[in-house]
Amino acid sequence: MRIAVPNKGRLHEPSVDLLERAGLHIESAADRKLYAETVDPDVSVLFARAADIPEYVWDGAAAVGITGRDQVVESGRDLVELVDLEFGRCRLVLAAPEDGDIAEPADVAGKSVATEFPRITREYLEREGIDADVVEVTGATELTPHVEMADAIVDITSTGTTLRMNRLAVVGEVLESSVRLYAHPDHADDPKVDQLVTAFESVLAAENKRYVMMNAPRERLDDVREVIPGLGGPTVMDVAGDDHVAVHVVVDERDVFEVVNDLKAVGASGILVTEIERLVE
Ligand SMILES: Nc1ncnc2c1ncn2[C@@H]1O[C@H](COP(=O)(O)OP(=O)(O)OP(=O)(O)O)[C@@H](O)[C@H]1O
Ligand SMILES: O=P(O)(O)OC[C@H]1O[C@H](OP(=O)(O)OP(=O)(O)O)[C@H](O)[C@@H]1O
Ligand SMILES: [Mg+2]
Repeated sequence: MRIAVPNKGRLHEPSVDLLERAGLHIESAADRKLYAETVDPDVSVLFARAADIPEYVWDGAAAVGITGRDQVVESGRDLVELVDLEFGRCRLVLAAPEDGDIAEPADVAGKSVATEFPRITREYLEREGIDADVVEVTGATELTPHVEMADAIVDITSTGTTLRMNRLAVVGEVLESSVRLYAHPDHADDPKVDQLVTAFESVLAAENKRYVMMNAPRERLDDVREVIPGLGGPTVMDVAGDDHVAVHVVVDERDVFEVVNDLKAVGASGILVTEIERLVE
């Protein structure tokens, strides 16, 4: 199975990092190499531009691909979304000069909109019943309203810094995006693809969890159970020749501070909190 992975840009590193954490270590991937093997002899990696990945998957050059939802929608290819990988989160918005006369989507009627996402923009305008010209650019979209190339833009925003720096204001929401794993419809049910989905899900499931280990007096075990939140009870093990037990439990990261204090209060000791690499439920 071949996985298409962004070769550069902001999505490259987090994608490779996710593969690593999923146990698919990339071997012999020299800089600028377009193709690499992984530790799994059945899985190889093809590096491509984020914008081209939908096409690679659609053509069958790769069975699955990691890229932004914006790129897949823009490609118009009917790929199957398998897992939301939860990075590269951004919005495509309609934006216009702060001090101009465009305050809502309808105000771009009869005007022009510059974008790197012509298909998404045309579909958006159609959906909204707005008749406007779409001007295709390949970058620096935020500049176009200031050089009279366009009246408004449809572009990516996440922190809002770039729009602010260019004195542009959001006047409409077009699309929400994050990086996801996509498959060709013919490969969505392949056993190897299933394994990949499970591996990615296990990494995501582990991300906000911590593994908490402790010793507790046997007679306080019920109190310990009380203060441990959430699903799945703890694993309890006898400590040989002792009136203590060892307790192991998976806890939400945001609960750890409180849980550790509560555990101490009910007599637990030797409390150890560690990160979890993967969690298969
Ligand atoms: N500011 C952002 N915040 C979050 N995600 C973003 C942001 N900008 C882009 N993305 C996501 O990353 C994808 C690729 O953008 P990126 O700029 O990394 O690649 P690129 O434009 O192909 O690379 P380059 O700009 O180096 O040519 C976008 O399609 C989008 O899904
Ligand atoms: O809301 P913000 O956090 O400012 O992010 C938005 C900016 O990020 C992306 O550009 P990128 O940094 O990828 O540069 P590029 O135009 O060279 O692709 C996008 O095209 C916006 O310009
Ligand atoms: Mg970019």
